[in-house]
Amino acid sequence: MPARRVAVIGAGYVGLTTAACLASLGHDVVCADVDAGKVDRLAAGVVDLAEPGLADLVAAGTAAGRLRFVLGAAAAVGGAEVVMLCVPTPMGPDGSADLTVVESVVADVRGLLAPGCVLVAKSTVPIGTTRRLAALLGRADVPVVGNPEFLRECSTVTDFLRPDRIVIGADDRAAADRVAGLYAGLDAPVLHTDPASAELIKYASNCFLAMKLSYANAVAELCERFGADMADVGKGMGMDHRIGPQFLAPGPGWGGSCLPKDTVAMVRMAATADVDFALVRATVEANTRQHERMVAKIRQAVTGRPDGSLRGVRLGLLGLAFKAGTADLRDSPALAVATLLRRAGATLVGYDPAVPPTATLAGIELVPDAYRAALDADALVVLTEWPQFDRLDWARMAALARRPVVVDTRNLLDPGRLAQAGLSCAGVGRPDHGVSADLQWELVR
Ligand SMILES: NC(=O)C1=CN([C@@H]2O[C@H](COP(=O)(O)OP(=O)(O)OC[C@H]3O[C@@H](n4cnc5c(N)ncnc54)[C@H](O)[C@@H]3O)[C@@H](O)[C@H]2O)C=CC1
Ligand SMILES: O=C(O)[C@H]1O[C@H](OP(=O)(O)OP(=O)(O)OC[C@H]2O[C@@H](n3ccc(=O)[nH]c3=O)[C@H](O)[C@@H]2O)[C@H](O)[C@@H](O)[C@@H]1O
Repeated sequence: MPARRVAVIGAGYVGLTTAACLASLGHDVVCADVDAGKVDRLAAGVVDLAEPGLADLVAAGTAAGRLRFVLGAAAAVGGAEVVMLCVPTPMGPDGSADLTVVESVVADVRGLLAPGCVLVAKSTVPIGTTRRLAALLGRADVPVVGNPEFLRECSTVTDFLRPDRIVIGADDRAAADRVAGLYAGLDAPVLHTDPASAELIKYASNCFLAMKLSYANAVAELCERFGADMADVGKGMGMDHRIGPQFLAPGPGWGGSCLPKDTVAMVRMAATADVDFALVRATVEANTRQHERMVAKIRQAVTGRPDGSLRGVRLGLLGLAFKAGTADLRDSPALAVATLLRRAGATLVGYDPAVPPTATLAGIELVPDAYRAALDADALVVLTEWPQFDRLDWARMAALARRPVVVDTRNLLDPGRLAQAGLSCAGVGRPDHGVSADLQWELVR
């Protein structure tokens, strides 16, 4: 397949990864963003995202003359054979995906696209959007193709270069083949579909992942009640190839820039077709409940009661990002739990290795290391699974804290090691507080 001239609109997680990876595959890429500072930094070789391998690919692409950065979509699209939209589609006020940015880019570039160019929706867009964009574009000579992206933050480059599948949804097979040709250097199956199916594959996949997580969290609750251990239950479930071992680790609830918005958008999208997608609705509700359950767990650990008061209680929060390896705080479950703790009257001191203490987070005093978070704390709460928390000097943490109590919502730490350091440790999905004797008795009978 020939090298193509590609314009990538948006230089965020998806756009910058797409641009750098396509350049590494030999294409000639221009990447545009509206953020002038970001464009200047990228042009100077500075990559803000701490994604493994990304800065190297940007440097290599730039040095080879195959990757450039420009301000604004209009400056990127002239002469492009493929234009890829990688701009945000955030949650709108009613929960559905807000397509304002996507549509404004299409309006900006419609008169500038070369005849025969293919416009690609890589952003996550609701069913019907690809065809609607074709109508909005109003250019019979410019086909619009859906090509959803499945990469994860913290592994954007490897996920892009080694995808499980490439999905291309198009009404025009020649246009679809041109987009497929961009990925010819990758060893991945290509699934050709109509545009609606491609759009639904993206939402259905993200919702399924969220559902699996809410399910795992619900099973973890049962583990706590019945004295089972979710580590073993998840392992046993995951050994069935039809289930698979991933996405079964319980936690404080799932979050991030996509699963929360995409699940809610799916429910809204279904409602427009008079379908009550109760399963996805329950998935979202279970996640909210998971945040509340974490607060009850913290109350229990601090006061001995799941509804005990947190007034005057000082909590050291370890980890604020939505998962380890990123500074991304968007829809972080850590912040959702923190908000509930604050409302319950707790004073919050927080530390995250990727969040500078100079950042501002409402209601959380940020400190530069974990030991400062431990100082005078009534309990320490692990909210993000940063591996370095496991390597802390926990005896020192215990000495600094007012009370030797840890609530580990990620099951990151070894409770035995913490016990040696004099700390109690409650996790998720394991019988830390002991199963009630009544319940055990019921089970035996
Ligand atoms: N973050 C992720 O892991 C994944 C995200 N997606 C989807 O990809 C899309 C983009 O997401 P992210 O890359 O995470 O967003 P992001 O927020 O990291 O990046 C978006 C970029 O677009 C730029 N931008 C905004 N308006 C623009 C305009 N008019 N012209 C040019 N640039 C503009 C922003 O300045 C920003 O740099 C969303 O639809 C998201 O749902 C899909 C798969 C994975
Ligand atoms: O559309 C998107 O943006 C992307 O959304 C997710 O990727 P990402 O948001 O990077 O995060 P995940 O790794 O999926 O984690 C989501 C949340 O689930 C939590 N999680 C994950 C796995 C697990 O076993 N337990 C668990 O609690 C994480 O801590 C995090 O809060 C999907 O995994 C990607 O396939 C998708 O492309």
